[in-house]
Amino acid sequence: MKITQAERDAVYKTIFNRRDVRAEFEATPIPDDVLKRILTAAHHAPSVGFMQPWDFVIVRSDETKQKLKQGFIQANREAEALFEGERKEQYRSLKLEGIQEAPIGICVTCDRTRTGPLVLGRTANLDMDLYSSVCAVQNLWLAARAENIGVGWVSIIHDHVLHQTLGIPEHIVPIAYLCLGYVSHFHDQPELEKRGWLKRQSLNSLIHEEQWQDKSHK
Ligand SMILES: Cc1cc2c(cc1C)N(C[C@H](O)[C@H](O)[C@H](O)COP(=O)(O)O)c1[nH]c(=O)[nH]c(=O)c1N2
Repeated sequence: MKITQAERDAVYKTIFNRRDVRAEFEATPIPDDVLKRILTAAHHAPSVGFMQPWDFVIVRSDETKQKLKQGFIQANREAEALFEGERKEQYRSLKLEGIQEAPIGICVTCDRTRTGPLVLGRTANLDMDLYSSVCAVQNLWLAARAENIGVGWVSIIHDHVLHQTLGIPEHIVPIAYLCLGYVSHFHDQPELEKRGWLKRQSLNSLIHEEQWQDKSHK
């Protein structure tokens, strides 16, 4: 099966127009069939030894979202304390989640025991299962964008809050808490770039031919 030019263009368009969404969520519900397509895309991510270590915990209730928001507030206070001076002020001005505004939250997890202790491809590096669940997150993020649905990853929250609030068993690792919803608009560049937090690095500064070269990353 060959990908046509128009299909290729659509893939790149989706990649370059995907954004992390925090403030632009609308209340419009996500239809079940759309959510199913997005989750199916996540479930078709690559995984080490075809382990498929992910689960998807869907959050819809205000009550659960409120508990998670409290977890964010706590972790965000801790984060804020780590920055100083102007950087602290800048950090405080950023909106870094849309937990309550987004109609749906999804916690993507990793079951490190899913197919037993011996997994093809995971023998030299045990973390490959975690990376596999991250691949599912990226598939989900891009599929959502193709459905014109925004996704925001909220990592400013402790794992124990996700475990407790969502009843996630102890041996399962929360990988990502994602907020999903239709949006008023997508930003044309990362908000952290727009707001002067950091710039996109030049691609050339990240490419090393044959051997690692010392390049300055600012
Ligand atoms: C693992 C991980 C964790 C987080 C993020 C991303 C990833 C990959 N990002 C989003 C991040 O800030 C964003 O992707 C970059 O700023 C680039 O912007 P775009 O995603 O291109 O809009 C993110 N954003 C935010 O507002 N709060 C958060 O807690 C997090 N956490």
